[in-house]
Amino acid sequence: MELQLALDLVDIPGAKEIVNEVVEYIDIVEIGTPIVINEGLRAVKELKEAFPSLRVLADLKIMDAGGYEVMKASEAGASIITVLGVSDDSTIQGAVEEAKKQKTKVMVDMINVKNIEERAREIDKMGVDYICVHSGYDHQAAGISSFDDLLTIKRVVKRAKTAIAGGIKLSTLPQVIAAGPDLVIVGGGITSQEDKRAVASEMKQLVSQA
Ligand SMILES: O=C([C@H](O)CO)[C@H](O)[C@H](O)COP(=O)(O)O
Repeated sequence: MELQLALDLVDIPGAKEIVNEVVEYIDIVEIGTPIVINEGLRAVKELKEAFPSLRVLADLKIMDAGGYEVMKASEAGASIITVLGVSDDSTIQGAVEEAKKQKTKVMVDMINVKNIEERAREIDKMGVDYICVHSGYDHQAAGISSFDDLLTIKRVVKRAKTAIAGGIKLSTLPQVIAAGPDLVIVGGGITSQEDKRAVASEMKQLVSQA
């Protein structure tokens, strides 16, 4: 099981500062959608240059033009790029084809997918690398968690790796780990803590034991 740090509400210097604190405890650093909106793919490029040993995930949440957008993010240095599960099949297939050419990976974010079980089965057959259940900020504000969705995809996904994101904290991590995802994605659970290094270290220890 691996740990991904999601960076959302910072600029490029702020992102580098946080990664510096926790670099030895994370496997993947995510350049979150808000950073891409504010800073563009330059953020992916700069973080990859600053931390070459880390894989960088570009959280583009692609909804159209999957091939083109995966190409641009891959050229910027991303190892993994997100595409939305609610997109048309052709968008996901285009993303997968291009990622194969670029030797990068596609993560499908299942945020707002209503028929998780059926859609996860379909997407799994498209050859994506990760399927991620996700309770986004707006769902978190409404008290919605994606834990039940994780149990669903663990049951039906046969090929892709499984991931979970959205509001995971040190206190909720053991329950998440028990469900056995391949990747746990944590943003505020690390970035909003005073001692980020200590929390990331504890999280990495828990995730590595699983
Ligand atoms: O993808 C995310 C969200 O949609 C904002 O872009 C976050 O990176 C993801 O939810 C993880 O962050 P936390 O919920 O703070 O753990």
